[in-house]
Parts: sequence; structure tokens; C-alpha cells
Amino acid sequence: MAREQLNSAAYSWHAFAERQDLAAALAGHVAGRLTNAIAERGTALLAVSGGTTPAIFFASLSSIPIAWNKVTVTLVDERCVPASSPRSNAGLVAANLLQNAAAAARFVPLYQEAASIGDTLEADSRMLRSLPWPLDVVVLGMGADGHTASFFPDADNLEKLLDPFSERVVLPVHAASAGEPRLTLSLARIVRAGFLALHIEGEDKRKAFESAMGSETRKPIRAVLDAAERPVEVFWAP
Ligand SMILES: O=C1O[C@H](COP(=O)(O)O)[C@@H](O)[C@H](O)[C@H]1O
Repeated sequence: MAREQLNSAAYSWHAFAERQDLAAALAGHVAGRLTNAIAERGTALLAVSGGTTPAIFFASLSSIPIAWNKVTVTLVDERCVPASSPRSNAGLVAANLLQNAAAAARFVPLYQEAASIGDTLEADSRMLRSLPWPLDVVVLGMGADGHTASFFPDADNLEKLLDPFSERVVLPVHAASAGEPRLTLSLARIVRAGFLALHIEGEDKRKAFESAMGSETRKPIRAVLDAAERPVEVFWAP
């Protein structure tokens, strides 16, 4: 396991030679944070990302024996598709994270099929507001375009999405590059997490991250790092 660690004010960089090693290390950190939260307040709140990257990490985390019956899992963002769709982030979590020991966790989805996205948003907001905030752990992903959560650079409400003082829990997203309408946790909820990790893999994402950190154009991932209350832990493998 070759591992490299770099630090800047906004983030710590954890690099691994193998994706499996990254998954095990990140799962260990997350399980430790959840365990501490349960010891401190009797419950823990975890928000995870979807897409393709988290599957191996989810499998590692699902096997760690913590008090999963005291953990609530939700999503950082969701595509407005049925849970049976291969594009559903909830589907990815059900198949890979809510397994083994973690099958005892409570899962609260962002999206449920409803007459309109407005109805969905109202119902989700009610349910999500009742969760034990703040988030103990958030694991973000990132696209090569610099989007994270569903903060797409071309979203028509990007300014609202990236408002660090927003009172909203969840927001709708419409962006041509996103594929379908989305729901996302607000940046304000994400950046207050006790432990905020970014999980990225591949050279294209390393370059995209570095470019976002140096660039004058403020990509969404940069906005999250700038607003975060503590340094973001970045986990990367080729
Ligand atoms: O659309 C999404 O993309 C990002 C990155 O996904 P990946 O497939 O490149 O890993 C993900 O973090 C987000 O949750 C998802 O909705």
C-alpha cells in the first residue's frame, strides 16, 4: 500500500496505489467517526454520494461491525428516477452499502416518486428536516467537470445551490449536463459535517481537482472546499 499525504489549508490529500486500499482506509475513517458520534449522542447521521465510484468503499464499510441500528444513512444527491433504475443512487446504496452488518442501518432516500418534483421536495424536506442534524459524516464524489453533490456548473440555480447560509435541506437541480432532474442536499448542510471526505479515482479526476484548486473560475468543488468548516479529507487512487 503506497500512501502519500499532503496538506493545504483547505484539504488533506490521501493518495493510495490501489483502489481497494483506499476503500478500506476510507471505510475505517468513516466507521470510526460514526462510532464516536454514537458514543457522544446515541445516534449517527451519514450522507453518501452515488454514481459509480463508491461501490468498493460501500462494500468495505458494510462489513465493519459498528452499531448500525443507530445509524441513519441518506444521500448527498439523487437523480429523479425510480430506485429500480441503474441510475438511481438509492439503488447503488441498497445493493452495496445496506448489506452485511450495515443492513441494520436506517436509510432515508432523497427522492420518492410523486406527482411532481414540487411534491417530492415538500415530502422529502419534511422527512429530512426531522433527521438528527448535523451530519456526522459526508462522503462526496466529483465529476471530471468539477461538479460535486448535484452542484453542476451549468445548473440554472447554481448561486442558490452554493449559498453557504441557505436554510434549505434539499434543493432541486436542473442542468443540461446532469441527464435528468436532480435533488441535492444544500451546500450549507454539507459543509457543517463533522467529517467531510471527497472520494475520487483516476488521473482525470486528480487533474480536474488540481485545476479547480488553482483555477480562477470557481468550480462547484472549489466552492465546497472554500465554505467547509474544517479541511476536507481527499481520498484518491489512480
Ligand atoms: O452524478 C453523480 O456524479 C458524481 C460522480 O460520480 P462518478 O460516477 O464519477 O463516481 C457523484 O458523486 C454524484 O453522487 C452522482 O449523483
